[in-house]
Amino acid sequence: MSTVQAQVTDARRVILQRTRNIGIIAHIDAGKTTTTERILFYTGRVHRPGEVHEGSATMDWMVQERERGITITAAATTCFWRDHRINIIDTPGHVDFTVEVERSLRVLDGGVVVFDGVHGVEPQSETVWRQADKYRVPRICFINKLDRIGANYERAIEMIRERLKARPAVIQWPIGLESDFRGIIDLIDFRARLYHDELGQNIEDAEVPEDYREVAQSWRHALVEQIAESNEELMLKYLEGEELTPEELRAGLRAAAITGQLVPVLCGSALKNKGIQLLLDAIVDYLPSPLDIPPVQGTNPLTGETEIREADEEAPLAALAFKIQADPHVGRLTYVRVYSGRLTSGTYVYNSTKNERERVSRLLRMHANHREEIEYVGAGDICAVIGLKKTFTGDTLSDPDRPILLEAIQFPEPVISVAVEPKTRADQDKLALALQRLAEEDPTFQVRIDPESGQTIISGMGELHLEVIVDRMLREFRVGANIGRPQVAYKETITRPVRVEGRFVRQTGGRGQYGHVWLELEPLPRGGGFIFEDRIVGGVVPKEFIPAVEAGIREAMETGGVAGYPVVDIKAVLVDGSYHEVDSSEMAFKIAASMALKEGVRRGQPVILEPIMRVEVVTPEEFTGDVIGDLNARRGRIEGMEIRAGSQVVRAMVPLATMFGYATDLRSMTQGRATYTMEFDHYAPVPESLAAELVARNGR
Ligand SMILES: Nc1nc2c(ncn2[C@@H]2O[C@H](COP(=O)(O)OP(=O)(O)OP(=O)(O)O)[C@@H](O)[C@H]2O)c(=O)[nH]1
Repeated sequence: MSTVQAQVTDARRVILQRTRNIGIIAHIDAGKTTTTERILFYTGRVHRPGEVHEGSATMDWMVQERERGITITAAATTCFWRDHRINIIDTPGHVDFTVEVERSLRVLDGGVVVFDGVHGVEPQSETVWRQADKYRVPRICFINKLDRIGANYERAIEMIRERLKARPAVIQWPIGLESDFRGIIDLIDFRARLYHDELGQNIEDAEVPEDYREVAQSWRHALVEQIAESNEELMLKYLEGEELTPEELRAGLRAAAITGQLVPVLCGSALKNKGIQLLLDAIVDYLPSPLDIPPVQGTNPLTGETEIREADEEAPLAALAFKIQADPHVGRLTYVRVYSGRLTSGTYVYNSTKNERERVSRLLRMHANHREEIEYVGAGDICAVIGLKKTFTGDTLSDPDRPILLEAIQFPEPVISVAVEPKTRADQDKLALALQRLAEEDPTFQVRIDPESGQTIISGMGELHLEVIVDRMLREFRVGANIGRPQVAYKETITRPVRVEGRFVRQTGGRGQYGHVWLELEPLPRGGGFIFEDRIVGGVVPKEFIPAVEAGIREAMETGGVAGYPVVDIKAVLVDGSYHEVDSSEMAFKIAASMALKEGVRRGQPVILEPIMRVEVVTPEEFTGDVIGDLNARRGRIEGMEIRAGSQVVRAMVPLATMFGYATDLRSMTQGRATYTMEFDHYAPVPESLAAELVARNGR
């Protein structure tokens, strides 16, 4: 390598080392939007921080988000701090949108988890924490809202330890709390940041105040010990009684945070502009760069072999599309994370998931309030692409000459649906287009036409999810439509193995139809989906008809159950059959397979499955009896109870079917003093009486 080349390579490595792809993850209302706003403000990209309650927050650009004051869509924004480029991927806090969180986590290198300093670790914080564990995302914790009445930093730290089973490394200590919250002690440098006014404008870097020395010393001591324990070299030095320098402590903590051994904990008040600059420092100091995470893996679609791609611009392109957004100005934006190589505007790339060539027309880097057109985006970076037509969330883009397929993003099945009826003929066409667009943006949202009623049915992850979709349909696409009542997305499955025959034979004068199969159906565990296996020997069903057999089964599964619900969690094995030299066709085999599937479901002791939700109610103690009685009446199973911050917490598993309108009922039952959260947990068989009712209503 020539010296110049070596210098270029070094320069690229430095750029990568100075890149952070992070997400700000939080429970709803913990202050994620406010924190993001302040970060954009202090990194100089926005001139006045938007206030969430005023409805002007820069990230929350969608109308509904402004009205509801919650963040729904993830958008990637770039800002700069201490010569580092920080790409922030906004993630939503409401569980109905967990998939947004999941897909963001997939492309992030690190996360800032924001907690409400009054409530500490809330149930949904646990959910996102578990998701982040799944993708091994290194994290730092920001305990926000220390200015609020009831804020308790120590309790929040304890909850991180106990509920999240993490090892918090406390690197800051607050000076004062609630309305007296006036400073933050940096335990590593042992310096204090004092805020001399309510809104954190007048900042002083000072010695740790006298009356805080003792408590800060003891927390610092614990921190130094934790860091030393995580690193052999530092441990030796520490045991020999030597002082560890702040630089050594930061480097040690960085290494431990990146492996997930320790989780740095910080504090502040985003609303009052306290702790934001220190949070930015911590993002740079403790969250990984693209070079600190393992290189991405994928399969070569031509050979099926596993390949590894380093975060290197010289390597062949490998990128993952993680978000589609319809943009009013430029049309369709596809957000991508580039893992290796370069994505260059005006070139063609290969979508290895769809086996299609696509043209990259333009590339945009999104800032909070402007967009910058760029020539190319390199390994380790994130940007928005204009021009991709066939690329959807989860698709891999790669070099046409060196294709690779990255692991796809997995999406949960929707649990709730509503019927949508267009008001006029003209609305009918607009509806189809609107739903198609919306489904392209959101893979957890599904659209289907009920074959019996001809109605358009849309399904999603929860009532709020569907409400937002319907709202966008009416507003953005101006579709006039009547919306039905939300319905539970029931499913069906079999409970015992069966062997079934499907024959489709027609003789009508000229060329007839002949398809004949024997299938063995087996139940799979919950969430097992569908597996098809071809065990034909001796060509009794010719190879060319086998895809038609699988297609016939899949099609029949969509509505093939005894009560007309989709069939899930089965394995279908094609074991035998026969064909006719002249009359056999794909169509005939498809029909035969579909008949066999339907018959098999009837004979396989079918059950109807319903979504069961994990519910957590937080109520003043005096209403505990009523809340529990009511959950029991909803066929709920109480899983546990505890006292948290003076309130009774009731945890239960409850069928979604009985939870419609729960918000209103809970409010009237507890004079509006209880709150609840609900998320999908699993599918389970419905009681027999309900099954009979559903079959009577829909059975065919
Ligand atoms: N007192 C106080 N209130 C805060 C602080 N940070 C945020 N808030 C308020 O808490 C509420 C929720 O803040 P958001 O920033 O919208 O929270 P979020 O986590 O983004 O919520 P979603 O977007 O709904 O997921 C708003 O009314 C904020 O003004 C803080 O540090 N102190």
